[in-house]
Amino acid sequence: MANLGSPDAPVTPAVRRYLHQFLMDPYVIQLPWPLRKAIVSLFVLPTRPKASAEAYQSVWMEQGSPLIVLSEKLKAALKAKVDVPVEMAMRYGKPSIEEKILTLTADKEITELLYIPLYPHFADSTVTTSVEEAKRVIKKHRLDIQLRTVEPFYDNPDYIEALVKSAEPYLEQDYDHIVFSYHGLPESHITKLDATGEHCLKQQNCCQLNKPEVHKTCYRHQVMRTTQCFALQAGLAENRYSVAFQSRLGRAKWLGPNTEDRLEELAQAGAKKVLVICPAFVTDCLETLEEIAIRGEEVFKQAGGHSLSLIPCMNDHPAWVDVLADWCQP
Ligand SMILES: C=CC1=C(C)c2cc3[nH]c(cc4nc(cc5[nH]c(cc1n2)c(C)c5CCC(=O)O)C(CCC(=O)O)=C4C)c(C)c3C=C
Ligand SMILES: [Fe+2]
Ligand SMILES: [Fe+2]
Repeated sequence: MANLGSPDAPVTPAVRRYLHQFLMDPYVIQLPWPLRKAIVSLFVLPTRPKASAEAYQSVWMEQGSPLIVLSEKLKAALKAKVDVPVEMAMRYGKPSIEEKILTLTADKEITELLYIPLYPHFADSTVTTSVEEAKRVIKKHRLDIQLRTVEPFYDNPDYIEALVKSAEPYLEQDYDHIVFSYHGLPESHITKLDATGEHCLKQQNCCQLNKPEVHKTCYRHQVMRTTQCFALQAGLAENRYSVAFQSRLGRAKWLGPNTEDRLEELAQAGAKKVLVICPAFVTDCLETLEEIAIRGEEVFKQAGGHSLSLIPCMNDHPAWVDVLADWCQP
């Protein structure tokens, strides 16, 4: 399994190293190298590492970054369920994809690698970069191994069922509204992948139209589908949920509406208790625990709301571990 990764420690130098590796990835900031380097060096690295380090400090766990600790727990839970070796790697920081592929392939009896990028929805900045890194490692070390990659699973019925099951204790509570808050993406990352050039983000309902060939790479379509499948499975009434996008960075046009704006709007419209679920992440991380549960709650309360509950990610929920174990069958 491969997740995104975290800094080694919640301190400015470690966060700077991590952000440098992350944001210099051409799949993340999709600009030519000189421009990317200039933006990262001049606008991001002078100030963001300090602010991000403080954010990480507010959620850091005794054993480390939540994303790493919870990913390791997921690995342990899966290991206990299957009789194949299991490793957890990170695209940025440690443990690297290279280290973990080499660990697995040290056993020469292993001829096939099942690679699970831990993202339900397709994006070049997550799935493509992770798969390309695995391919690079295999080529660099001339590994005699077949790579089998699990495709984005945004509407896989087993995944949806596990997601709903993990959210059930929250859905049974009293609440006014649920926000499905997905990690945002610059709109250009979607439109550039639309081979027709005429579909994605050209009209409000493009993601609902029947266009499987473009929806395969359309992050917005895929998050809408996850929401729709979840709502159907959980029996949510249409006026009780909405979709928004978080974690915007920089000046490009990103997907909207913005989660914080939506939370404010809901409070102003009289919602007192909201639930927020973040299905773009399978593991809780800075973006759920700090951006939503701490800062999102502040925004909601300041606008007149009473409470915001973050529905935890699936983490090592048994229903999710069962789904992964099933995917590990030959
Ligand atoms: C141009 C910038 C970014 C794009 C595009 C992007 C896409 C993207 N990211 C995730 C998942 C995660 N992102 C996380 C943190 C994070 N993301 C960005 C920027 C972009 N992400 C930054 C700068 C950071 C670092 C933290 C910060 O300074 O705010 C994380 C959490 C990592 C952790 O340690 O907890 C995750 C997970 C997805 C799914 C995605 C595209 C859909
Ligand atoms: Fe991100
Ligand atoms: Fe689309």
